[in-house]
Amino acid sequence: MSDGASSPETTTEIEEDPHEGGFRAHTAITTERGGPRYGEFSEQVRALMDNVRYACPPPEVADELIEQLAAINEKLDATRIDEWHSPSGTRIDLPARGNITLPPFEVTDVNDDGVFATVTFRDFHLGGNKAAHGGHVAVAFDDLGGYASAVAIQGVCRTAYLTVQYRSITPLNTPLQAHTWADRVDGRKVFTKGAIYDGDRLCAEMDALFIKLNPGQQ
Ligand SMILES: CCCCC/C=C\C/C=C\C/C=C\C/C=C\CCCC(=O)SCCNC(=O)CCNC(=O)[C@H](O)C(C)(C)COP(=O)(O)OP(=O)(O)OC[C@H]1O[C@@H](n2cnc3c(N)ncnc32)[C@H](O)[C@@H]1OP(=O)(O)O
Repeated sequence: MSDGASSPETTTEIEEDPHEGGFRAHTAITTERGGPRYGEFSEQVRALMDNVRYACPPPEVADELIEQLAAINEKLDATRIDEWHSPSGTRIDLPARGNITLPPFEVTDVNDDGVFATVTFRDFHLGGNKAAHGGHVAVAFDDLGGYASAVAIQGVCRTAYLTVQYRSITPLNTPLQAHTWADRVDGRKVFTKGAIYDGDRLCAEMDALFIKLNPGQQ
């Protein structure tokens, strides 16, 4: 964990807090943060997550990996900055905006019918027997549903509830078609629906309520 003491050069750089409510910074969206190779960096991290999910290192390999991972973590710790300026989550040129905590998705269209995306659950997202974990499916819906809600109401929303109907197995390592859309808007409330398909096969459906945050609301 970075407490500022170990990396003063990276934490003292940023003095202002651009957060004025909501959970997105009032700073310009830029694809520059993290540099031109941030996408490759994220992909390496995702590959690490996938490999770790299936790894069974023999003790001598574990010894070596622990040392190497400790060195990597020390290096990464020294580069930490605050949430609002981190590239992760704001790199709209990268899968899932460069946020490796989300299943990688690429938004293919945003129009009056909602948000359309291709989402791929990877080895890291394994639930069991080659199927995606239901929680990860909900994560994808939360983000893409939040996106559709934000577009529909032109403001940042938080999830009040989100239910998922798991209709059939959601396969791993398969580009899936996701669609989320605002079904009804009532004041600050956006009743939002979603679906994920593997070709013609319905994998899961979302039924959610997103609420537009008031100015300054956390
Ligand atoms: C700026 C322009 C943007 C334009 C868009 C462009 C691009 C889009 C860009 C970015 C977006 C991209 C992606 C989005 C990314 C991520 C989305 C993830 C979102 C999350 O992952 S976020 C974390 C999980 N989420 C929470 O951590 C919420 C915890 N919670 C609370 O923070 C409060 O609970 C809150 C704020 C939800 C409501 O609180 P509140 O005080 O503001 O409002 P209040 O309670 O008065 O409710 C108002 C009306 O909603 C009804 N209502 C409330 N809750 C209900 C429920 N559960 N069921 C049924 N009805 C409910 C009431 O009954 C009342 O209804 P009525 O008005 O009819 O009486």
